Amino acid sequence: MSLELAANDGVAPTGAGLASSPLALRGMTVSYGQKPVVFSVDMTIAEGAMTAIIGPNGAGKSTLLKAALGIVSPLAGQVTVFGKPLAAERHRIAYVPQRASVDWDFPTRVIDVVLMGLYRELGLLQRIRGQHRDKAMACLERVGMAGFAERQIGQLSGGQQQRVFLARALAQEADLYLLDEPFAGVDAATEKAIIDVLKSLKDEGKTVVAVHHDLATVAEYFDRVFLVNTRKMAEGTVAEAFSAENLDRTYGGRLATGQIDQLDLVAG
Ligand SMILES: Nc1ncnc2c1ncn2[C@@H]1O[C@H](COP(=O)(O)OP(=O)(O)OP(=O)(O)O)[C@@H](O)[C@H]1O
Repeated sequence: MSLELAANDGVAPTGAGLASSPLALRGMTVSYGQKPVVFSVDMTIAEGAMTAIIGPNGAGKSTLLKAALGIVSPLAGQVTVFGKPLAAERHRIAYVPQRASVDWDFPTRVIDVVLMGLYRELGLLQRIRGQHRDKAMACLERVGMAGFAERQIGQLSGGQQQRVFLARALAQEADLYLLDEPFAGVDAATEKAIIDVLKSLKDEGKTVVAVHHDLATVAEYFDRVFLVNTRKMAEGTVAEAFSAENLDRTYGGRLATGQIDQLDLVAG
């Protein structure tokens, strides 16, 4: 694979469904060293749906999201967002990173983290006004964290931090929400709070994509799945693609038969 291949050269791919897709990847290949961790992946996210990205540890799920956001440069491949090059539509995407990847010792208050989501509205050097604080507070309210606005972010529990990051994403008023393991390490109440917010975003016509590990909740939470293990393994509605056969291929037979039997599989 040539390193000289264009990263995201801004050329919009053509083809059915791409023009309207909130996020389309074509031929995405990413490598941190010699070996690609994501290889020639095509992905077409359906608008207004909730999609789970599923695959084993190290399958390249986080890397796919980072490539979609331009955080990592691919060796090859194109990203289009609502049918346009990423750079033109990046502002329509909100991203909630994996909790483990954030430096929580950074001295900042919860309200300030949420205000960061308003950076476009605020622009450079503009003063934060009452209306901005009200908006940030409304987002904290929506995730049940309004009472923590003045706390230092580092003093919150993992689940509370996750909610604050979701509030920051809400403040962006994006059209496409990309979340990297939003339920990792959170308790049942926080998981319910987060899924309720994500479902309300979907009800507003927004598109949600989340890296998700708990196979037992896929059918309950999501409309569509994207199965990946370096390469794309399957993509489609839960009814079409969340099958025992596809899971077996994606996890390389590492899921026990008993585990698969317990899943709410609709296909396969
Ligand atoms: N910054 C980096 N530098 C070098 N290698 C990396 C880097 N980030 C990820 N990798 C490697 O790339 C591969 C894919 O990582 P990635 O985080 O995308 O996987 P994942 O599917 O999200 O995994 P998990 O489910 O464990 O979070 C892994 O082998 C990982 O070790």
